[in-house]
Amino acid sequence: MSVPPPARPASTPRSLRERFGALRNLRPFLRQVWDTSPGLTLATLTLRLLRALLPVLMLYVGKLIIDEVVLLAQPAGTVWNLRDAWTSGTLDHLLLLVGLEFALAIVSDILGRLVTLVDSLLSELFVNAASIRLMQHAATLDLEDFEDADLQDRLERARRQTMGRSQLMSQLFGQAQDAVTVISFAIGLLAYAPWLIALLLVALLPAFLGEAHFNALNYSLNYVWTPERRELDYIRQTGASVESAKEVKIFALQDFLIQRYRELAEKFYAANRRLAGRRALWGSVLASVGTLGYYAAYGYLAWRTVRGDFTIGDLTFLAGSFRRLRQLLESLLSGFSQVAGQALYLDDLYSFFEIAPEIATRDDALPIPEPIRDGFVFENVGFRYPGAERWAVRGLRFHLRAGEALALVGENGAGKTTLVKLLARLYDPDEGRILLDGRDLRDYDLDQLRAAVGVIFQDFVRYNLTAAENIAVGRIAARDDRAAIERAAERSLADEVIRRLPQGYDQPLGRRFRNGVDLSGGEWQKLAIARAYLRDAQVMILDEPTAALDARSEFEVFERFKDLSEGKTTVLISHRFSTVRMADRILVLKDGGVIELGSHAELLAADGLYAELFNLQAEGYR
Ligand SMILES: Nc1ncnc2c1ncn2[C@@H]1O[C@H](COP(=O)(O)OP(=O)(O)OP(=O)(O)O)[C@@H](O)[C@H]1O
Repeated sequence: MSVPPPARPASTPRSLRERFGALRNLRPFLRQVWDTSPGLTLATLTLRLLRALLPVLMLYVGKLIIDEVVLLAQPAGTVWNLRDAWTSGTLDHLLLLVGLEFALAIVSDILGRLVTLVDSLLSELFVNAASIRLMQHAATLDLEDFEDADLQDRLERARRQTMGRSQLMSQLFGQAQDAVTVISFAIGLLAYAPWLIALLLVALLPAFLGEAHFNALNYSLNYVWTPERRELDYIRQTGASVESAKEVKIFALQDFLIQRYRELAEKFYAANRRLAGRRALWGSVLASVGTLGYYAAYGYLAWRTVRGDFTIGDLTFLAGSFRRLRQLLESLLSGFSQVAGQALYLDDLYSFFEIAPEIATRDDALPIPEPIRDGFVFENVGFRYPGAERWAVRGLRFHLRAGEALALVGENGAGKTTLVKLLARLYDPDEGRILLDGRDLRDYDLDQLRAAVGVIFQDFVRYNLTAAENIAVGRIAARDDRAAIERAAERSLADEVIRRLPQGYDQPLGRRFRNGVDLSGGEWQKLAIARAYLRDAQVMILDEPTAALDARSEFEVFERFKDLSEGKTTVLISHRFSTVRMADRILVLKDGGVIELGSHAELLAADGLYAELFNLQAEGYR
């Protein structure tokens, strides 16, 4: 596993430079948006560019209207009637200007709606594409990565990012649009009174810095609290899901869960509230600096107009421009610091994508031999789970012969499942190596290896899919091959379970969705075992997926399994010795090491741990 270190220890505040450094993430982000749909991206940018130029035009036409009205306004006492004014053509110019303003207003509205439409389409596509990329990348990661708490936090943040970042897209485009509008207003102001712009910047800078600061604090808070937020989600899920409802009721856990939720949530809320309060306070102080700037400018403009330097139209245009510029700059600056804040979150997404799996296929990988001739040889294999002090297995040496049925026996925690995971390369050994037909397992193509080694785990997944699909997951390419699925079901005794369901093979299973039917533990297991038959791999491994079967079923299932997988290499894990004794050889594990290996008769004769455990169980049945 190679998880890049988190950008920094979570609790230290970020420097301004670092905050803006996160803006580098915008490039890959914009590229991702562009790749989602070049057409829609271009469309929204063009529409926004057009719309950006309208405000200054409208304000300028407004100024012309006022100047025209002032010009036309009669001295008090002379009354015009409309018809005369109309027919004489005096109002023509005014009408033209009002008509123009009206047209601009309509166009602006239409453009605004089009932008919203295009943005919403683009952002939906973006979220879809980002989610798919997330799933694709997650699928390449090592199992070890998933068990790492730091990575789980990062994955959680990345998952949130894919949903939240579509707003960032609209915001960035909105920023670009506002920037164009600002430039157009600034050109207008520059022509009349360049010093106004300088005043504007001085008034706005403090507000901007304040915004940037609080955004970074907000991010730090969210970052530091990721583990707690994950716990909150977990408690909420446990407290309100079908999977746990039964136990929550029986053990009356609701008060415990609610209390735990409340404590955590309140701490998070308090921290958030403090920050939001400070932000609101400083925000209003700094914003009044901006307002002060505006009124200073307004007073000065009014005075210049009284003095005759500007017309009334100029005054409205300048004051309007100044006000709009101020609003725009304010939102641009705060938007910019928000973008910088959001770009910090993108760190999580992109650092998640940077995690490279270690278990992967080499460039010069070998194809898996077909058939496997010699089998697997464990050479002094040791493995320790990440972060664990104890070796889960160590010094493993044995030969799993091609074509044999091997049973793994041992007490809880002896290392049986770990051994199977190593065989399927869900983990690589930390010590020693595993050979397949004389070559290191790591030399082979990983996809082919996984295709050749089919494992049904004790904690197999109960998919909320149809019965047929639940079997088809064993070989998903065969999901439309109903005949093969039914054959596999017959072999594992799942067929009779499925036939009793109201919708047979098309019956949705599980309780999560409407129409779902749940099965008993043993019935689920029969379905899971059908996956192994459908997979039809060279090596078939059943890791105790039969624990919930009744004694007769387990006996029958294993007897069939042995017959049907005749000639294949099979590994069985079971705590029932009636099953275990059917295997050709039995491997007894204790504390992560092999202590006995031989046939049932040999091991009984040796009178070791196997004989002891066997007799213990046989005792119980007498
Ligand atoms: N994901 C994991 N992370 C850390 N330690 C683990 C993990 N899985 C198993 N272990 C530890 O590794 C050791 C071997 O576990 P393993 O699951 O291989 O035992 P097992 O023989 O299959 O047990 P059981 O009969 O209970 O299924 C145990 O001490 C267990 O606590």
